[in-house]
Amino acid sequence: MSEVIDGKKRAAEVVERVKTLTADLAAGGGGKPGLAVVIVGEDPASQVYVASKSRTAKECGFHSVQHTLAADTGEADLLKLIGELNADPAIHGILVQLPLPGHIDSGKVIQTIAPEKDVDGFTFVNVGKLGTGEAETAFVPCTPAGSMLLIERVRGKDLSGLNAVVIGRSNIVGKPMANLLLAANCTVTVAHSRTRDLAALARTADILVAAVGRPEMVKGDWVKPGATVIDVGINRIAAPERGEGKTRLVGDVAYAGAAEVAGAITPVPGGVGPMTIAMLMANTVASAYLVAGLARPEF
Ligand SMILES: Nc1nc2c(c(=O)[nH]1)N[C@@H](CN(C=O)c1ccc(C(=O)N[C@@H](CCC(=O)O)C(=O)O)cc1)CN2
Repeated sequence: MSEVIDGKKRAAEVVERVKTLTADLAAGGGGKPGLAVVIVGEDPASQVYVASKSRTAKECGFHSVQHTLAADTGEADLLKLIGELNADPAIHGILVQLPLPGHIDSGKVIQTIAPEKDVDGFTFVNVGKLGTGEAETAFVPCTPAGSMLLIERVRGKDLSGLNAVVIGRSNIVGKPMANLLLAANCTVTVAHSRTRDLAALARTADILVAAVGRPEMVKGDWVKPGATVIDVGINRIAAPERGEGKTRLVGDVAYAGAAEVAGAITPVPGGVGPMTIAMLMANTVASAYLVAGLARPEF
């Protein structure tokens, strides 16, 4: 049986460090890190994530502001709000929860965020820094950054000689994940829906990252014995065994079968998910340190 990588525990460690860094900053006269979280509409999952982000920010001692906008908010109003947050010196991080309603151009909204406040790491400046090997000075997207901390716990910081396969090529997870693994000296392959014989490719991976959004797609016999498996998927599926109308969360990996073969594996829930929120706090406190002219803290 494989090691279960406890994302909840690692996330709690990150949050504890953020609390200490926040207290140290205030004690040195640097004020409070400020995080603005913006949500448009009433997507139930987004509401849960945003509430958790705002609550964790308060627990960390941040100046935490939430803007909850109606689903029919116009793009121009959202852009105006972002402009105001960009100009507000009390705000060090701006997060616009995705997905946005269909009538709003998400790309335009994200690119309006000032790169030095882009704690989601989605602006061209931060994407470009990561892609050109400048991850040290970039804000790195929270889910891949958190996944790397989990991989480090199992494999260390230097992944030289290891093959990594990332299944999924999204801008939020797949591509930044591939860049981070490359920066850690892995040999990286990015697979996607058009990849041929995905199972055979996955079996070459010492580090297998599944970020494809398809429930339990990665089977146990896709996993190389001893591999580190990082499951980024969060899929809610019907669970009639729990009663009528009940659901449960599963990842992109068929956990039971994969856990028999892997060396280490993240569960869903309790793996990568909690790291996403913890790394948002880490990026925000880092932003406040940089504004205060201090060295960027490490995690
Ligand atoms: N602007 C952004 N939008 C979105 C991001 C993001 O990083 N930035 N990521 C996702 C959603 N997300 C955070 O926003 C997120 C997803 C999942 C979790 C989490 O802790 N999941 C738990 C299970 C939660 C449950 O019971 O439903 C787990 O995996 O253990 C946190 C944050 C899309 N949007």
